[in-house]
Amino acid sequence: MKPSKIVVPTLFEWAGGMPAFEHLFDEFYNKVLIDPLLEPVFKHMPPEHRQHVAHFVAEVLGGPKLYSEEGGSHFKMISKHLSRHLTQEHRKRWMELLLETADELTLPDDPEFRSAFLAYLEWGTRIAVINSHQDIANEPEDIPMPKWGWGVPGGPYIP
Ligand code: HEM
Repeated sequence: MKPSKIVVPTLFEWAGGMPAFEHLFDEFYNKVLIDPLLEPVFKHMPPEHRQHVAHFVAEVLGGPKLYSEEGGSHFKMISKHLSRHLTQEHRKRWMELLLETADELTLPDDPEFRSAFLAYLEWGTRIAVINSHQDIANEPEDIPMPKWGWGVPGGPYIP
């Protein structure tokens, strides 16, 4: 008998594809705009911000390259955070609200998915805070988009 070939889904696929990411960031920014700590940081964001961030994160997690094709890049994302003087308090609230939203929308909650998702968010938010205390980006303009995978667990939890 031939061994069956196991195809490991991307984090993007396992999360539920683009509708899951667009819904997640839509609900998340609704919370952000009524949060006393984060509202002042985001009150001037354009209406398309939430979709751009959804497409960015989806692309990093193995989804289609929508953010790049829409004219974005990792360098442009970095540039958006420059000189914003974000604090760890901002970052922690951002994380708290995003993870709370992920639970409410029932994103997969298997340990494998959540550990990989959390690892990327920790990395991304800490980089956002570091960049926000600089006035000029240190990275080259052609820095590639990050690509996040499952890490040590290697794939989703399959009972
Ligand atoms: C994984 C973490 C993060 C990712 C992937 C991310 C991604 C992005 C992207 C793609 C943009 C540009 C959106 C556009 O082109 O319209 C952006 C802008 C921005 N981000 Fe982040 N971000 C992260 C973390 C944070 C955190 C922790 C904060 C603050 C608590 C923050 C504050 C902002 C602000 C203030 C803008 C500009 C909004 C505006 O245009 O008014 N970001 N972010």
